[in-house]
Amino acid sequence: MKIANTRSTNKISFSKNVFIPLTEVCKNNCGYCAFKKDPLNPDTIILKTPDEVLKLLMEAEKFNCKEALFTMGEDADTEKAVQDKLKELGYSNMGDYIYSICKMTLDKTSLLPHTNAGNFSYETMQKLKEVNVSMGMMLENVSPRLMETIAHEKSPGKDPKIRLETIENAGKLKIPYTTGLLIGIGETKEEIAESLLALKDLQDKYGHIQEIIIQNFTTSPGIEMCDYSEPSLLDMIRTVCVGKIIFKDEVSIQVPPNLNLETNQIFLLCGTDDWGGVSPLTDDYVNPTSPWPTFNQLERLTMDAGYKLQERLAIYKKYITPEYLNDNLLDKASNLLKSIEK
Ligand SMILES: O=c1nc2n(C[C@H](O)[C@H](O)[C@H](O)CO)c3cc(O)ccc3cc-2c(=O)[nH]1
Ligand SMILES: C[C@H]1O[C@@H](n2cnc3c(N)ncnc32)[C@H](O)[C@@H]1O
Ligand code: MET
Ligand code: SF4
Repeated sequence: MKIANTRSTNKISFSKNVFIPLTEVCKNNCGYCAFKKDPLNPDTIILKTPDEVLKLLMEAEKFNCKEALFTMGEDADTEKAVQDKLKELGYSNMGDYIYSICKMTLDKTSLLPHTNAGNFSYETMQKLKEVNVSMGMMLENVSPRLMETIAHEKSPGKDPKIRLETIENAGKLKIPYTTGLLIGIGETKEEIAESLLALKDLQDKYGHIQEIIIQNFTTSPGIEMCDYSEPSLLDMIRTVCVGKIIFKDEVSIQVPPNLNLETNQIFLLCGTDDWGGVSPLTDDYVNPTSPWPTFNQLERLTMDAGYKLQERLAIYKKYITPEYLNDNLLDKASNLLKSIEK
């Protein structure tokens, strides 16, 4: 079922978040990734403990953050180092661990969890829905061709068939969902258009997609694709414009402000209406060479483009309903919403 748009067009939203990488271990190995680390390296985060997470959450509350963003490698429990640490903490798999961390977040803080950890089974997502106001995963691109290229040849979890199934399952489960495209990983213009249309099909069927991120590949030293060029500004503008034409005002279009520090205002003029999660205390660990603008900078550049900055939650207002949330999440999200609408 579709939900009527209630967004005011002169507002550009953002979410104050804290970025918590629960594990840096991942079963995939994407050519562009700077996040995934070697489980045998002693500096790698194998698993953040509940105490470590709680400490970060408490600090985030002091900064007035409303979203706890749990981002991590996919199916990290396929690695022995993670299995051992899970066992030590009394868990048998990542799904159960993420559940208990999100539950702790809800029980002990005012922050709302959003988990972005790649594919999950239907059953695991059903469980995680109880403790997440929204979830997300980038589709990246629907092209199966990329599975044979440096971007995805070592990443079975980036198979577009599997990603589309995960996003579809989130629709069946009524989980407000964040997804998007990764631009500049070897795809063609046609494949970008096909990817947007595939998301449009899912949105028409389930109506659960709250935002689509158009994210540009950013390079950093040490990644496998370090000497591949980043997409051009025109590639990004074209994608945002086509996305806006396809989704109109029904789904927000987000371009992260830190990945285009010099040019991000252009995207507002092309139809983006959201900056995504911005953190006053943690880095964007996925794009480590791209520091966040401050809230003052964000407000200034939004106003300069003729728009007004508006804080939002990890769940968009139109999904804060009993159809999408259980009583506990509904209660927490509604109360937090009042605090930013005042
Ligand atoms: O800081 C980041 N936040 C990322 N986020 C979080 C996002 O910025 C916001 O937290 C969401 O918009 C909350 O609604 C993602 C969330 C998803 O569900 C899927 C992909 C991303 C990608 C990033 C990212 O690269 N960096
Ligand atoms: C969190 C999301 O960030 C994207 N991602 C991973 N690596 C990069 C990079 N170098 N540049 C931009 N986006 C990236 C992936 O699509 C992931 O799902
Ligand atoms: C750290 S990348 C974001 C989560 C997941 N590993 C994915 O690529 O979808
Ligand atoms: S982008 Fe995500 S799935 Fe790919 S290697 Fe990095 S952490 Fe793993």
